[in-house]
Order: sequence, then C-alpha cells, then structure tokens
Amino acid sequence: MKLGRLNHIGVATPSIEESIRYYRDVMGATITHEPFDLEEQGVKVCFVDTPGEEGTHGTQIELIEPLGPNSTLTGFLAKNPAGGQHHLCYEVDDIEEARSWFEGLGKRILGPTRIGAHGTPIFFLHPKDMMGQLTEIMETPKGDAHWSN
Ligand SMILES: CC[C@@H](C(=O)O)C(=O)SCCNC(=O)CCNC(=O)[C@H](O)C(C)(C)COP(=O)(O)OP(=O)(O)OC[C@H]1O[C@@H](n2cnc3c(N)ncnc32)[C@H](O)[C@@H]1OP(=O)(O)O
Ligand SMILES: [Co+2]
Repeated sequence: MKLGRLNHIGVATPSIEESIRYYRDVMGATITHEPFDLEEQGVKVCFVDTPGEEGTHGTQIELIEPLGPNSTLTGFLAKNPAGGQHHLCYEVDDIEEARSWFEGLGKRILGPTRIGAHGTPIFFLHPKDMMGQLTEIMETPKGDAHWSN
C-alpha cells in the first residue's frame, strides 16, 4: 500500500457553531461550507479549509459534533469535554487494497467500509493498533471532486 495525502484532521467538538466561530474569528479561516448531518455516522460535520496549491485547498479540519447520545463521539467527549483532535484521515488510491494490507498486518478495522463525508469509501483503524491515533483511511476522490468538498 502507498500512503496518500493527509486529507483531514477530525476534531471533535461539543458545539460545531462555537468551533466555526473559533476558526473564523481566532484563526482567520474563511468557512465556505455549511454544517450537515451524517446520520449513518452519528455526526454533524463542517469542513474548514486550509490553503493548498493554486486553486486547491490543503488538508481540512473536519469538525464533528455528536448527533444524539449513541454517537461514536459520546465516549470521546465524556473524556474530553472541551473536544479536541479525534482522528487523522489519509488518502489511498484503492480502498480494498488498503483494507487487505491492514488486515494482513493484524490491525483492528472498526466496522465495514462505508461512504464518508467526502462521498468516497472510508474505514477506521483502532487507535491502540495505530500508535495511539484513531486512523481513517479514505479512497482519493476522483477528478475535480477532490477540490470541491
Ligand atoms: C464525518 C464522517 C466521517 C468522515 O467521512 O470523515 C468521520 O470521520 S466520522 C468520525 C466518527 N466515527 C468514528 O470515530 C468511527 C470509529 N470509532 C470507533 O469505532 C470508536 O470511537 C472507538 C475508536 C473504537 C472508540 O470507542 P469508545 O467506545 O469511544 O472508546 P473506548 O473506551 O472503547 O476506547 C478504547 C481506548 O481507545 C482510546 N480512544 C478512544 N477514542 C480515541 C481517539 N479518538 N483517539 C485516540 N484514542 C482513543 C480510549 O481512550 C481507550 O483507551 P484507554 O482509556 O487507554 O483504554
Ligand atoms: Co473523518
């Protein structure tokens, strides 16, 4: 497997609106995306772009707030009430090849491969098998989609 770009850093927050104000008013970010609900993942999401090469954006901050008490974020926020860095997401060319690679290494994969917030297949790896970092693997969006979401 060949590691691709760092697509996003997932940041858990108890209030996505408060986090948006922080990135806009303190960090000077322009927030062009509206928050949206991803019911299947149990999260409300908003992307914050960092600058990339001409005409593109760089690695995103993915703000995630729990949607309801059964969200996978509930335990994390109970331990970290102010929120904080939750996961790292790396791109790969071929999601099935990557899944087989990590399975072959004996890494625990958390649930099935599913469609993530960028519209491409994703899966998660257990933080205890990944040097303490909850790791998301995402198939690289094809064509212009890479820069529009
Ligand atoms: C927006 C959609 C999508 C995208 O397209 O980008 C997303 O990113 S959705 C993001 C939210 N979804 C997920 O996180 C799915 C995968 N996560 C899980 O399955 C669980 O959250 C978990 C990783 C298995 C943790 O489960 P939980 O029940 O909350 O905690 P445990 O008590 O079982 O934790 C065990 C152990 O791991 C430590 N831990 C937990 N979360 C993290 C973390 N984010 N980073 C680092 N370490 C983490 C936890 O502290 C426990 O350690 P010990 O206390 O030492 O036992
Ligand atoms: Co993510």
